[in-house]
Amino acid sequence: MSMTLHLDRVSLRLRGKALVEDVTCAPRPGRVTVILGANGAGKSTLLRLMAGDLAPTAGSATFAGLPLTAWRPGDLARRRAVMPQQTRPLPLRVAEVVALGRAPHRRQSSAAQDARVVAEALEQAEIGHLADRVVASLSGGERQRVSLARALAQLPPPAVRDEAVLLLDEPTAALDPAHQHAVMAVARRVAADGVAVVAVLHAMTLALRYGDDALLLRDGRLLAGGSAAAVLTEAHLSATYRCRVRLLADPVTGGHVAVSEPATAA
Ligand SMILES: Nc1ncnc2c1ncn2[C@@H]1O[C@H](COP(=O)(O)OP(=O)(O)OP(=O)(O)O)[C@@H](O)[C@H]1O
Repeated sequence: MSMTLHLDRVSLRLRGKALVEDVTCAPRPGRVTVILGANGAGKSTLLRLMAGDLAPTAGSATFAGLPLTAWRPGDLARRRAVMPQQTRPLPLRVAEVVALGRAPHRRQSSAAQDARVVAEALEQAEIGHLADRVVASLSGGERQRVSLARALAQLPPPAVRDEAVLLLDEPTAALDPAHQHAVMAVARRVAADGVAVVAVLHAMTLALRYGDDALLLRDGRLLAGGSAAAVLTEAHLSATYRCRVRLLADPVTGGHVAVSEPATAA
């Protein structure tokens, strides 16, 4: 059986309020799936349902055919890594935090292997120079890259990457332009290894440039889902954000940049 994540008509209702309603999707291995939506649209909730951190109140969320809630936590942690939106800084050094990503692999992996994976994750997240710093002393963007490196360190070895899922909640939110591209390039490389990568993004232009597939959420519902080219249109994006979005051809990349207009008074 292929190791894919599958959400089938998933809803999450809390005290009568639907945070996510009737969403069906299956992020594909080897691709970057971007999730876009306005504040409060349910993006983080959907990501947590994909992670198995939340159980749906209706529908089913399965990984490799088994409900996420039925997975043994350790088995799941070796196959799906999550970079949360914000984390409280632990009283640890950067390299120690990244090494926490190795915890689920401890029995299968040697200390030397762990050290190699941690070093590589530090390098990918461009935080090698911060390895000995205490996390609480870092800037917001630096901390965000530590969180990315920890999730990267948690991924399984390359030979079985096509059985893995990487879930990123606004991985570029606190980053400068160069680091936004660097992080999305990491997402692409990880996907090229066969991982199903899912990223919640607010930056439409990054989604257009780096997304293979896209999910648009509005009021907890899927407004559109499928290939990024088909989903990330002016009409869909304008409806998603309830403001006018225009896509401008970028002669340099051959792609598009997104521009939004302020809502005008009626
Ligand atoms: N525990 C909770 N109880 C009640 N409402 C909640 C709870 N958690 C989230 N919500 C609400 O559910 C909605 C969806 O939240 P979610 O964090 O998924 O949105 P989001 O799309 O990620 O937003 P943002 O872009 O602001 O990060 C919001 O209106 C939020 O206030």
